[in-house]
Amino acid sequence: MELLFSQTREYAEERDQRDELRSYRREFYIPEGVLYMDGNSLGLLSKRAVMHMVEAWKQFGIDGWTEGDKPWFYLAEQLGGQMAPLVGAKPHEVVAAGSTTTNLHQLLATFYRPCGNRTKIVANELDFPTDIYAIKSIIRLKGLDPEQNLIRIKSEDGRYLREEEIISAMTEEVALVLLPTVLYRSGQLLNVKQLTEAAREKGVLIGFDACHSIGAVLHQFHAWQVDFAVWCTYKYLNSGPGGVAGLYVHEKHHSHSPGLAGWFGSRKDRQFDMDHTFEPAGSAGAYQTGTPHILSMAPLSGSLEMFAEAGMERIRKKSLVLTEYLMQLIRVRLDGMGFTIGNPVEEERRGGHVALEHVEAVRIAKALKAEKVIPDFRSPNVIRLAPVALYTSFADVWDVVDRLKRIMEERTYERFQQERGVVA
Ligand SMILES: Cc1ncc(COP(=O)(O)O)c(C=O)c1O
Ligand SMILES: Nc1c(O)cccc1C(=O)C[C@H](N)C(=O)O
Repeated sequence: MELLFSQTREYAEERDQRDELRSYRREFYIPEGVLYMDGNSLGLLSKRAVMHMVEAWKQFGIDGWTEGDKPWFYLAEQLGGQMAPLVGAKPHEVVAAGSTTTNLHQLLATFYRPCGNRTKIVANELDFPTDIYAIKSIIRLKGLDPEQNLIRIKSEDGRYLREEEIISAMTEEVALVLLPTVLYRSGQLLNVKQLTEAAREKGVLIGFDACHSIGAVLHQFHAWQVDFAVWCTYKYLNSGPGGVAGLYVHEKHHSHSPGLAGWFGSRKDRQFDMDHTFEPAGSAGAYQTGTPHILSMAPLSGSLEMFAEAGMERIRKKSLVLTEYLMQLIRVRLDGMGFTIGNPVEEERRGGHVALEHVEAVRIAKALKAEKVIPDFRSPNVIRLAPVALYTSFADVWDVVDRLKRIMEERTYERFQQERGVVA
């Protein structure tokens, strides 16, 4: 095995000294003594701008909609513009709105237009459940049967999907393809460009759930002509639990009326005309529905400033180095302890987290928590570990593997019950 990194803790500390993003760690509230490796589920709170919207509410009351340095009336579009570089979109193609699930419903209602023989939606059997629930609902709402019209691409090994297989499912019966950019369990990064090109050639619309790539992997949605995408912002973008989500719609579709119309999707200058004829905004803003969740946008606003400063290229580069380092330490220091790396190892197929498989995963995850390491567990056998570019250090990664080694050597995981928690 070729070793890219030295094995000592001193080496980790030295890498931290050389890390050009190291100053951002101080910008986050990291619980004392904790090794937080769950930024792929819930990112940490950042210190910037957290109280901003509350202050504006205190100071301006209703006038906060138009006063202050971040008037609420334009905030969803402003945050959209700040998220656009993270997915390679134009500013007016992105807006902060709703939740991933409500945005999925919105964009499925907009883009799923079964016609003649083209009635099917392609998804996959490894999908996050909410995506499948949303797809089945829209198929039913169109008066069709999900059993007949939802194609779930199979995975040979329960970890990964093959792009060729997805592409060959894009037949003339398919109206729409909805895929994750990065699979939530194995962390496989799909080839978004290749899939989008294939969909375009075959006359099929394609959308992505980018929950597990936003803020960790840079995309080029506009240039690749991805039709639409959704994502949450509480993972790598640190917006907090239930923080407002994001959506992207390619500008070529901006003339489509939203499937679910609401007054905040109106042209801004006409919204307060209060007319009963809806005039959608000529931007991704049209796919908003009701009043934006202003207070839950405050942490996002602060966090996105850091993304702009640090830049997605540097963030992705550091994330790849950290996951590579973590995988190497696992291979070398946990050798013979029953672990399998269940994520793709190639950089172009790897997302932001490492999926560590073990038959005792559920108990090991609990033992890690008792040792102040925060991973998460995904049934049946995966421990997900996400070293996050903005706040995880090389020393953290070293310490995580060190604690894991001790847990295995001392078999402390045997003290825990073999069942997952209610929120795993
Ligand atoms: C791929 C994916 N889609 C959707 C969601 C959740 O959607 P929502 O934020 O609407 O709960 C998650 C995580 O919870 C996810 O991992
Ligand atoms: N959205 C979550 C929640 O409301 C509670 C606990 C965890 C989550 C998550 O984000 C889970 C996550 N999307 C996953 O990949 O499993």
